[in-house]
Amino acid sequence: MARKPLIAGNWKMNLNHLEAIALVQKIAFSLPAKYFEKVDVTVIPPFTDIRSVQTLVEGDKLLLTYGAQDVSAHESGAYTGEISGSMLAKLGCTFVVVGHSERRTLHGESDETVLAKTKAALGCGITPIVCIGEGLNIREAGEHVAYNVAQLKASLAGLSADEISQIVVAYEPVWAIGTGKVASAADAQEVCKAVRDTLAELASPEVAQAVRVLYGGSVNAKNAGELIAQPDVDGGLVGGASLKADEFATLSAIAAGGPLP
Ligand SMILES: O=C[C@H](O)COP(=O)(O)O
Repeated sequence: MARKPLIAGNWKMNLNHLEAIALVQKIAFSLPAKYFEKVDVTVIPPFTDIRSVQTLVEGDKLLLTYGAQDVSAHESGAYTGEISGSMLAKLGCTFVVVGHSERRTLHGESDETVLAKTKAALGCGITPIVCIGEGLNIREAGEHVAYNVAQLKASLAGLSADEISQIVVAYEPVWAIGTGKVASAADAQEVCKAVRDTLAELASPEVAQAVRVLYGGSVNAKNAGELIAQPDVDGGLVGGASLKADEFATLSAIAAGGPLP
């Protein structure tokens, strides 16, 4: 089954709502409709930008989608500072990132938390982009495949095949995030294939063939082509390069098979 590539721009804690509007306008201007037939493009701004992005996307009927960087595991109530899935759904979010390594590391999120957030997103009709990835010590010990498979299994534990069919997985080796040290295409393919094999085991071969598996970690317009050309790499979760309209549009066009805008 041919999987449509997905390019997701995780802005992290960058850009206020006015800057968000400017960036989305520039990206949309650079990517005419024909590109969206071959690639899904989404931006993942901070929570405070989402309403502005929604107004722009809906008002101008833009073809890109948008999402959030995190979601509460809870539906509502006394959870100061948290944002629920239903709030994000009301804002028209298509995707939500769960289990990003920065949240696992800086906020102590466990696989159980990631699973709960994945369920919360699915319960609100939002596609979770479930992130996994090994640190440098695991990579250097040669244990990266087993580590990622275990993290994926724990983050999806107990989900039905139907639920698994509704997710996106992002493999992001922690040592490649924001460091400029991109994994080689072969490194990305090795783990993304192991992810797909694991999805086949957890759900079914058909589901595994349909789920998109992204690579993230220092993706840019120069390396995106080789990474996405790998049989089990279906796009990218892009950090730094997603803040530059020209570069993000270019790597989206590369994922669409060109021509460059
Ligand atoms: O979510 C995105 C990743 O953490 C990658 O970030 P980066 O492209 O800046 O390395």
